Amino acid sequence: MLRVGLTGGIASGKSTVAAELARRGAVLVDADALAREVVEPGTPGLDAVVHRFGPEVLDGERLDRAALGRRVFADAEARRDLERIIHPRVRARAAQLEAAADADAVVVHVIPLLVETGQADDFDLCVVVDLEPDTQLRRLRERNGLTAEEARARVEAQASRAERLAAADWVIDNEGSPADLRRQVDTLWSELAAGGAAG
Ligand SMILES: CC(C)(COP(=O)(O)OP(=O)(O)OC[C@H]1O[C@@H](n2cnc3c(N)ncnc32)[C@H](O)[C@@H]1O)[C@@H](O)C(=O)NCCC(=O)NCCS
Ligand SMILES: Nc1ncnc2c1ncn2[C@@H]1O[C@H](COP(=O)(O)OP(=O)(O)OP(=O)(O)O)[C@@H](O)[C@H]1O
Repeated sequence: MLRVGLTGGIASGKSTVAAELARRGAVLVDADALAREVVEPGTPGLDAVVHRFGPEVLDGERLDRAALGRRVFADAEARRDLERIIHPRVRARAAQLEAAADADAVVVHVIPLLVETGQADDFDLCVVVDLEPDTQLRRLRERNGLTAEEARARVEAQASRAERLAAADWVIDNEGSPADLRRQVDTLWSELAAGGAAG
C-alpha cells in the first residue's frame, strides 16, 4: 500500500485533484466527507455539536452547516471546540476505510488541515495543491458566495501558503486551466503507480 496525504488551502482544488486520482484508480479517504458523515442526523457526533453550540445550529434534524460555519470561522475558540468533537471521529473512520483497502492500493487521504494537525510525516508522500492567494480568494468567493471578509477569515483560519509548501514532497500548481491540472495529475499518478516518488 502506498499512503498519500493530499492537502491544500480552502478552494485550492483538492477535491478536483482527488477526483482525478480516483478516476485513475486511487482509493480516496476524504476527511471533509467523513466530517459530514460523523454529524449526520441521529449520530453521537451531532449530539455533541448541539450540546456545545445549541439548537440554533440545527435546521430541523440536520446540522445547519452554513450557520455553524459563520460561528466557528468568526471565533477561534469555537473552532477548536468543534475540531475536538469532529477530528477524533474522522480519524477513526479514516483508519477503518484504509484498513479495508487492498494491500497494493494507492490510498489518498484528502485532509484540508493536514499541515495544521501535524500529519505531514504520517504519509509516504505529502502532496500540496498550491495557487496564488488572489486566485484562491476569487474561487472561494465564487463557489461559496462569500463576502471578501468572510473568504479572508476562512483562509486565515488555515496554515499559510509557506507552511504548507514547506511540508510538501510534491506540489501541484492549480493556477492554470482544468486541463493543465489534469496533466499534472497524470504525472503524479505515473509516479504513484510506479511505487511512489522520492520524498
Ligand atoms: C464549519 C463547518 C460545519 C462548515 O461546513 P461547510 O459545509 O460550509 O464546509 P466544508 O465542511 O465543506 O469545509 C470546507 C472547507 O473549509 C475548511 N475548513 C473546515 N473546517 C475548518 C477548520 N476547522 N479550520 C480551518 N479550515 C476549515 C477546509 O478547507 C474545508 O475543505 C465544517 O467545515 C466543519 O464541520 N468543520 C470542522 C471539522 C473540520 O475541521 N473539517 C476539516 C477537516 S476534517
Ligand atoms: N484549474 C481551475 N480553474 C478554474 N476553476 C477551478 C480550477 N480548479 C478548481 N476550480 C474551482 O475552484 C473551486 C475549488 O475547487 P475544489 O472544490 O476542488 O477545492 P477544494 O480544495 O477541494 O476546496 P475545499 O477546501 O473548500 O474543500 C471549485 O469551484 C472548482 O470548480
